[in-house]
Amino acid sequence: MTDLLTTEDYKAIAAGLTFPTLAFIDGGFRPALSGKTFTTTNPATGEPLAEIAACGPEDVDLAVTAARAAFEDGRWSKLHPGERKETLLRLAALMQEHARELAVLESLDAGKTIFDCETVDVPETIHVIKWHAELIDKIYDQVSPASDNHIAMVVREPVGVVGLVLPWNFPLLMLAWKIGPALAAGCSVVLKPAGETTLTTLRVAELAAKAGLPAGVLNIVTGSGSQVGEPLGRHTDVDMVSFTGSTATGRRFLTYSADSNLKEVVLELGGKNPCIVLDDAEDLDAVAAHVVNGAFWNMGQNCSAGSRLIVQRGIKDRLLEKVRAEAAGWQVGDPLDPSIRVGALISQSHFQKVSSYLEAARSEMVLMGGKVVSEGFIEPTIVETGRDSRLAVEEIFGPILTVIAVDSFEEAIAVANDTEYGLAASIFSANGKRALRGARALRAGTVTVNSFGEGDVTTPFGGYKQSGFGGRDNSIHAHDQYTQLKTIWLDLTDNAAAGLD
Ligand SMILES: NC(=O)C1=CN([C@@H]2O[C@H](COP(=O)(O)OP(=O)(O)OC[C@H]3O[C@@H](n4cnc5c(N)ncnc54)[C@H](O)[C@@H]3O)[C@@H](O)[C@H]2O)C=CC1
Ligand code: BAL
Repeated sequence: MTDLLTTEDYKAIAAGLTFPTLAFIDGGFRPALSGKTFTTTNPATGEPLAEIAACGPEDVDLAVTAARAAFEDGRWSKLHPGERKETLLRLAALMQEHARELAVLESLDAGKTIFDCETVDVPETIHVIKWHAELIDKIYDQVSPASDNHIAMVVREPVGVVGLVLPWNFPLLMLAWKIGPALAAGCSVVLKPAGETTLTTLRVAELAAKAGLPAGVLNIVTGSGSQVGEPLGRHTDVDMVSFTGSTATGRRFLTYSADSNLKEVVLELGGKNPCIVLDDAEDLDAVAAHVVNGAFWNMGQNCSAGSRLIVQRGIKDRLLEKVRAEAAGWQVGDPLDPSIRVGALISQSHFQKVSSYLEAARSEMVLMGGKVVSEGFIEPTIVETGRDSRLAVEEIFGPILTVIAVDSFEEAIAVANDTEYGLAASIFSANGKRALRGARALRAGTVTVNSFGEGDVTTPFGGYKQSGFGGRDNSIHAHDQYTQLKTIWLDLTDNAAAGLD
C-alpha cells in the first residue's frame, strides 16, 4: 500500500512539476503543424495548467505514416515477444520510479482525488502494463486437427497500425488497458488522449522512449475529437480503432469505419449499472460500503459505476440508513488532500450537465445531498425514483445514486435489465443459488456477487447491448483486438511415393 503524504507535500510536488505540452510523433515531441494550441485547466481550481498542441488531420497523417513505417520494417512488430516484454517491463519500472509524479499530475489534470491516483490509478496502470508484458512470451499458437498429410497452423499476427481513443475519466488506466496489449502484441499505436487529460499520457510517452521503445511505435496526437479523433477514425491506413467513451461518439466510429477502409472497431461505452440488494442480503455494513464505492468512486465518472440501487422493500430502510452513514464519510474537497474521496468533476460543461440532474432530482425524493458544494464540486446525492425517471435511465456520470424499490427477485432482475446498456451489475444475497441465478439472468459483461467491482486485468471487461462492441479490454482476450488469426496450411504429401511427380 502506498504511503500517502500531506496536502502540503502534494502541493509542493505540484508546484515543482513541469508539464509536457507537445504531441509525440515518430519518437520526438513536436508542436502541431498548424502551430495551434489549446489550454488545459485544473478542474479543481479552473486555473490553466498548460498550453497543449492542438493537432489536426495533418498531424494524424504524420503519426499514421510513422506508425506504418515502424510496423512494416519490423523494428517492434517482428521482435521476439520476449524482447518486447523486456522493453515494456522497463517502461513499467520507469513508471514506478515516477509513480508519485504521475499521481500528482493525474490529480491536477483530471480533478481526481490524490487518494485514488496514489492507491488505484497509478499502481493499477503499472500492474496492467507489466501483466501484458509478462503474458506475451507465454501465448502459444495452435495446430489444428488435419490429416496425416497436412499440418494446419493457426497463428496470431499483430493487426498493424491501431488507433486508440481515450476518455478523460481514467486517463492513465485506460491508456494501460489499450497500449498494454496493443504494444505487447507488436502493433504500432497512434493514440489520442481526451482533450481534457493529456498530461500523464505525454509523460508516459517520454518514459516509453527512455525505456527503449523504438521511434514511431507509440505516437500521441493531442487535440479535439473533430480534429484528431475523427481523422484517425476515418484514416485508410489505420487497421483498427479501440475506443472508450460515450455511446454517441462510439457509434460515430462505426460510421467512420464503414465510410473508409472497414477498419476493425472495438467500443467500450457507457453504462447505467444496476446494483441489486435482495432482502436476504447479509452484513449490511459491508453492502453499504460497496454501494457507496460503486456509486461515488471517481465522482461517479465511471462507465461501470453502480448508479442504480435496486433494493427489495423489506430491507430498504435498514440498508439506506447504512448507505447514508457510509456516504457521509465521503468528504468533498481539494483533490490534493489525501483524506478527500470526492474531487472535482472533469470540466465546467460536465459540471453543468450533472447539476441539471440535481435540478431534476428536486421533483423526486432526495434522500441525501442534492447540492452543489462549489463550482465543479457536487456532494454525494441519493434520490429515490420510479424505474422510468430520467435519473434512473440516463447515464449521469456524476455522484448521483438512484434508488428504485422492488418487491421481488424477478422484479429486481426485470428492472435491472430494463436499460439500453449492459456493462456491469452487482447482486447481493446470502442465498448463493439465488445470487448465481441473478448473475446469470443479468445482461451485463461483468457481474459481481456480494461486492462491487469491475474485475481486474485478468478478466475481460466490456459490455452487452449498447455498452460495447467488437471485443473486450483486459485479460488475454484483449489480445484478440490487436491480433489477426492467420491459417497456414502445409501439404506434406510425398508426391514421388504417391506417383504424382
Ligand atoms: N464509457 C466511458 O468510460 C465514458 C463515458 N463518457 C460519457 O460521455 C459523456 C460525454 O463525455 P465526452 O468527453 O464528450 O465523451 P466522448 O465519448 O465524446 O469522448 C471520448 C473520446 O472521444 C473523442 N471524441 C469526441 N468526439 C469525437 C468525434 N466526433 N470523433 C472522434 N472522436 C471523438 C474525445 O476527444 C475523447 O478522446 C459523459 O458525460 C459520459 O456520460 C465519457 C467518458 C468516458
Ligand atoms: N471503469 C473503467 C472504464 C471506464 O470507466 O471508462
